Amino acid sequence: MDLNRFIDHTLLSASATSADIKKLCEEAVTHNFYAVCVNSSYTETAKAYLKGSQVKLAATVGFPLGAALAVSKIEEARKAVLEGADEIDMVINIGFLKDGKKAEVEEEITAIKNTIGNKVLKVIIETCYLSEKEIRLACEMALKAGADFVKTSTGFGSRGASLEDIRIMREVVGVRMKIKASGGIRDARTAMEYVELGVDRIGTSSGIKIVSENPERL
Ligand SMILES: O=C[C@H](O)COP(=O)(O)O
Repeated sequence: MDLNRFIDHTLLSASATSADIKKLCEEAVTHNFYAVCVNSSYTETAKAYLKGSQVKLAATVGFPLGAALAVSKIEEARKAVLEGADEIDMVINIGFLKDGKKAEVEEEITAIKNTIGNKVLKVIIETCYLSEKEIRLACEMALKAGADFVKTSTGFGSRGASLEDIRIMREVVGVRMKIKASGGIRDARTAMEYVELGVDRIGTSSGIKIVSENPERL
């Protein structure tokens, strides 16, 4: 199993520099990762470093809290696509979801999807803060809004993805939407468990470690 093609090679830390982004992109090209995932302010920088490669570029929106104004998130997504993002990883407004403001949450996802046109939209629901019922609801909303992926976590919450999250999410979306597992996936064995469970993408800042581990030891 070629795990590299499942991996969004991710660097979202607040202190990441242009040099760190350059290194991330070079690693992604070397290991033929599916994509790199960066904060939106680095879209243009990463695009330049990925020039001529097959590696896709994912930019985050409303990251990591999801609590910014919808207009800010929409504009952030618009600008990221303009600067070359192939994919947008947006965080939903988690508080609004918990408040039962379903229309607001769904309208925001829909507006971002409409703004980015044919680019891929991943909706981060931050499962660590949600009950099972809320996970189901968030998946239904992402589905209804026409998103391409539902994604577990930012990697900045109280925990990352769990296998149980994926089971619940798959039960709701079936084959109608893809699933990205992210946050806390740090070794090849764990990555493989997610792939075997049917996730379509893995977001991780441990991509190099994952692909470097000897598969025979798995
Ligand atoms: O979206 C991906 C996550 O931010 C990566 O989280 P991680 O640093 O725990 O691998």
